[in-house]
Amino acid sequence: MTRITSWHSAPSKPLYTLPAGAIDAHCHVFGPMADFPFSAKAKYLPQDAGPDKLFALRDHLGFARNVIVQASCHGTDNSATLDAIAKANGKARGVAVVNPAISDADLAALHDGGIRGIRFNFLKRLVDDAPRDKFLDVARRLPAGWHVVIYFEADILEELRPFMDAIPVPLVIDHMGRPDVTQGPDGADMKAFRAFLDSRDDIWFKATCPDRLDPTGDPWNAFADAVAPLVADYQDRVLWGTDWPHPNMQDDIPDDGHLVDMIPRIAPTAELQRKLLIDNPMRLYWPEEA
Ligand SMILES: O=C(O)/C=C(\CC(=O)C(=O)O)C(=O)O
Repeated sequence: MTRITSWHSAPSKPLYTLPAGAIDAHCHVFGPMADFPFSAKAKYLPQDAGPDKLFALRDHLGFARNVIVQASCHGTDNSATLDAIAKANGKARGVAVVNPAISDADLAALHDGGIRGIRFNFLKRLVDDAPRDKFLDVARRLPAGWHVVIYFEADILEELRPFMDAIPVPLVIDHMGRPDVTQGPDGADMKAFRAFLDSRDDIWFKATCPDRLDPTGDPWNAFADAVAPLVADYQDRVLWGTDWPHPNMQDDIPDDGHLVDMIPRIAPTAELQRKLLIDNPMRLYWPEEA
């Protein structure tokens, strides 16, 4: 496999100024490979995008903290994510991917390393299998205060409902479950996602990834139109993140400055921006400070 560079080499400065304390609540690190080899099962092989690069981007864009989500290319070895969290001086926390048979002691060690949730990935192009029964077992014995992040595509939302309904901790849905944003704010995918959100008040979501979800391209007008009403209606359980280093993106790599400029389009008031960027992620990831 050829190693790919999936991120912009010189992202612009956003026009929008982030509020002090803003959190990039969905980003990743890759390697560096010499220290943290990629999984033998990885479906893509990225160039190194380690903590130095992540923190440089954080500062360039104006974020204060990161939530680092274990990417599929590192499998269930969370060392690279933990290393980045350790190097962030308290300014990062993370979401791990675990072997469901993980011991309670190892879960506690992940907690000590700054992990506050685990991620279940249902994208067939990224993982070979996603055993729901085993996922449920581990979801039932997470450390106190943790949540489950789930990544799926809109066409399997209904099929996943019994599984997700049985998870006894808060759920955080990556990229809103990948709706077709060109259907608009009242399209079938958004309606189904809203019905799911309405089924429980502890389902959160990330209003992320215009670059993945909007085929109309930068400035991603379809995304802005479809997502702004969702953010307004569920403003206490929505998160935002860059998705840097944009795993797997090879064409149309997004400019991270432009991604930040999406924020005031989906969260037009200072109050909404504070919830999206500070209050909500603080409640999930730094509850002791929130
Ligand atoms: O980074 C994301 O959120 C989305 C990804 C990558 C991913 O999830 C992973 O590698 O684990 C994708 O759609 O390829």
